[in-house]
Amino acid sequence: MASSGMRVYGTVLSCDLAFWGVVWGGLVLLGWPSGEGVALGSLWAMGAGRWLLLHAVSVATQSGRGRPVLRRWVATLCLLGPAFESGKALQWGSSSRGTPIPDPGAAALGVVAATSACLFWELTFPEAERGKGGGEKQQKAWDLFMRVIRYSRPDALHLGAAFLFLSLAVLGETCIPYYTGRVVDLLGSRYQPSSFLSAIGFMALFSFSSSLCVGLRGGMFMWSLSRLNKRMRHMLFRSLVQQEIGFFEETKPGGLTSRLISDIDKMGRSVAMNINVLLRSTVKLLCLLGLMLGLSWHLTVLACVEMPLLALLQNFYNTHCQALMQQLQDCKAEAQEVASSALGAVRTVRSFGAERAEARRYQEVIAKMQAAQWRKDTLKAVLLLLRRLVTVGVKVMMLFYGRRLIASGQLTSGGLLAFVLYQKDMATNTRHLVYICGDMLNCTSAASKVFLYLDRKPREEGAGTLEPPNLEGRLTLRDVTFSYPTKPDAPALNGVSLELCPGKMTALVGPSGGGKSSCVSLLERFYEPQEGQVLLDGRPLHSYQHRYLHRKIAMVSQDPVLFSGSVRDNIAYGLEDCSMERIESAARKANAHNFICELEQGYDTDVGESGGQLSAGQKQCIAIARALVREPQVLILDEVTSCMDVDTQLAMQEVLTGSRGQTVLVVAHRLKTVEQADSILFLEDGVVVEQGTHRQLMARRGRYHRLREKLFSDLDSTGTH
Ligand SMILES: Nc1ncnc2c1ncn2[C@@H]1O[C@H](COP(=O)(O)OP(=O)(O)OP(=O)(O)O)[C@@H](O)[C@H]1O
Repeated sequence: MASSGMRVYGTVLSCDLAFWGVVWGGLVLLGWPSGEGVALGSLWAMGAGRWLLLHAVSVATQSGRGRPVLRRWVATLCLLGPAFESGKALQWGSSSRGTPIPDPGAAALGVVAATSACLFWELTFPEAERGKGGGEKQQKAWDLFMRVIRYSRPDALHLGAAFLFLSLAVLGETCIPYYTGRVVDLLGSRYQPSSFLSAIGFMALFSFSSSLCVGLRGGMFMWSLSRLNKRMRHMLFRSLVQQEIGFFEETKPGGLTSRLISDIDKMGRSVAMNINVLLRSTVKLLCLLGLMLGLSWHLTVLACVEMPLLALLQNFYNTHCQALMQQLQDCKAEAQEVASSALGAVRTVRSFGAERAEARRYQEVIAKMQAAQWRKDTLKAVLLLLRRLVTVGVKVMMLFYGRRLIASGQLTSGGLLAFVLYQKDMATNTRHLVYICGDMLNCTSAASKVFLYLDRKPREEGAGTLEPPNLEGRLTLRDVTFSYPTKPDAPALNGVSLELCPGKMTALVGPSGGGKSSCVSLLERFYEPQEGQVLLDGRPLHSYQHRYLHRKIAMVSQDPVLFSGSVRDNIAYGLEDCSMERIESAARKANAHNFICELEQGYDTDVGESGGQLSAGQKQCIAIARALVREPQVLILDEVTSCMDVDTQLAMQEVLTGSRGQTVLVVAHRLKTVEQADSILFLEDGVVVEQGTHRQLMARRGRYHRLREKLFSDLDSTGTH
């Protein structure tokens, strides 16, 4: 691979040699006087011809990844000479003998200079780590950066104002060193009050106005940033809640909240900062460069040496820092996950006496985080040290040379002071510019995660549009085979068929892990089956409109989740314009009205985080009221009677038997609840093994009978009923 690359470069150089051979041979044949030059235009024409030739050779001989590098090298090789001669002519004027045609020594020097320049460029700004797809990485980083900028479009006005203030601030700041230099010169010469006062006055004026503009610029950027963050959070949250349930099983909640909070913050902050710095530094650098060239071009060239050296250092740092930043971010998300899961389930932690184990787990994660932080800090310290060495070295050289310029009368001491101040500013701004190239990559690691979720399309089919005014409520599972996304090879249901009829109560029973909750999840359309169909009134469940479907099918789970807010809000959850009468009526049916009225603020009482201020039974009653307020056609109750008192169970009787024409499905572990069911299905290992009424199943003396016998003998032995 390397040798073929060398061969290509060798071929191009041979062609170049041949080109020069023809040129020099031609000159000799023409009898061109030695030392006689040509017009600058002719030199450029010769360079262009040479470029065309070598470019054609390079295209013919090189393909694949190395090609862009070769092209850059060829272009530099051919155009460096004419560019150099043009610069020289600009500085000193053209000589009467024209521009010299390169002799073999100058041509060889050109090759060395072009190769060194290209090497420097490729090492400093590598088409990064091509082998590892680094070029793509940088392109991706740039695309992500631009995408964040596109999201800032609604803030164009604020950003425009920020840019205006930024430019004014930069202009003001740039003028200050000039007047400082003038003041020094005036102090060193005969005192001229008017000139001195005007210089001081301008200095003060520029200082004041630039400070004002800096403040306004910062304010505008921060305002745009907070608006961007708000928009992004909203978009991301909307995208997250639309994902399929399987996504939440595969992705840890800690990671998701970290994306929502810290990654968006980080992304927005660094992009806003980067734009701010990018614009400020670019505008300032241009102004500074102009002023510095005006003071002394020799010193400007010397000052410019610092730039590529700093770029080289920063590039080295960026390459290594990016991986460390990624590690650090992952560690932070992990620490957040560990902390939130332990603190969120503190009762479980306490009841198992697992405080120490949790503390140890957290300590391990933060130790990992600390190690990553340490590595990053060390790298940064080395960078700072090297950067300081370069800066000081360049400054010392500049002062030496400046002294010579003052001695020869080409510069005043005030001019040198102004120059040094400008140079300091230029170094700072260059550093900022180089720094943001790296920071852009860092910020994009946060942005890429945010966009990953923002762009994610739910894997399951979107909802349909069906909204029939009259729904019978007949639910059917037909030959359904289903496995969870996290366990694709272990089917939870295997060829299950069942039918839930309107006005009837159906019960699902069976041992733990039999597949009862999986059936419920499919009926709620949390998942799609891999095989078979789930039908509502004979039509696939996914063809119904999403909100319609969940108004018609309501579920109360074994461990219902309430949201912090009032009782009223919890009952009317997800419904718009739900009247108080409907809420109260649902609460009465669920036997919740009485205890709600006894709460301090009745229906306006805050239930606390996750309903923590209510008992398990009260939570369940509110959850039932939440289901009933929708007047659903299908009601799914997952072991809801487990925490209910006798009164509530009696109040629920009418609902449970489906006497209002509703389709009722009860998932039961306590078999007592299901005795009055019209149909009982016994599920074991994802298969329906028995089906019938309580009497039929008892008479069959099969699995249902055995489970019931076992349950009652267990209850007898523990003395509970
Ligand atoms: N979210 C999930 N991800 C992966 N596998 C799951 C998930 N939920 C359940 N399972 C697996 O699917 C199978 C059926 O579980 P399911 O929860 O449907 O049983 P169940 O009859 O409702 O049990 P229980 O009476 O204990 O609630 C089990 O093997 C279980 O381990």
